[in-house]
Amino acid sequence: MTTPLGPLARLAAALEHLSGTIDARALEGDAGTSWTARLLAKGPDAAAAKIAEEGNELAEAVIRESDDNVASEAADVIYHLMVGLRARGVPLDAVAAKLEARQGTSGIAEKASRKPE
Ligand SMILES: N=c1c2ncn([C@@H]3O[C@H](COP(=O)(O)OP(=O)(O)OP(=O)(O)O)[C@@H](O)[C@H]3O)c2ncn1[C@@H]1O[C@H](COP(=O)(O)O)[C@@H](O)[C@H]1O
Repeated sequence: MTTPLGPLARLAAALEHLSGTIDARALEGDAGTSWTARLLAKGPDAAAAKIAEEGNELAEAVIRESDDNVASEAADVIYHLMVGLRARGVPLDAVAAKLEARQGTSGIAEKASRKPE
């Protein structure tokens, strides 16, 4: 009997699948039929505009919309974030490394440790 995946394992599997699809679209996607290929063909600025737009929509949803809309907008942000990283050639490993390096450091302590500019 297989144990059902927990939410994080399910998210990781979905991200793994999405990442593979985005890589495939980057290599041989058709901008006529693929949103990902179309966005990537426009370069990082187009991905950045969508990240900003979807980020605002997520913020609005968090403030005043249903749980289902919050989940939907969060999925839009994650998808466009991953396209943006691909557009810039920043590997997911690099993001994982940032998160790992922050483990155990309070955000408040980190902010207090920053040198004044
Ligand atoms: N997860 C997504 C995903 N999320 C959102 N979108 C698309 O992102 C686009 C922009 O979303 P919006 O809600 O902002 O739509 P809109 O308001 O009409 O956008 P604008 O034209 O105004 O910019 C829409 O076309 C959505 O369908 C996505 N497109 C693709 N994926 C994944 O990528 C895979 C490959 O998709 P294609 O590259 O299109 O084949 C899919 O199978 C999915 O797994």
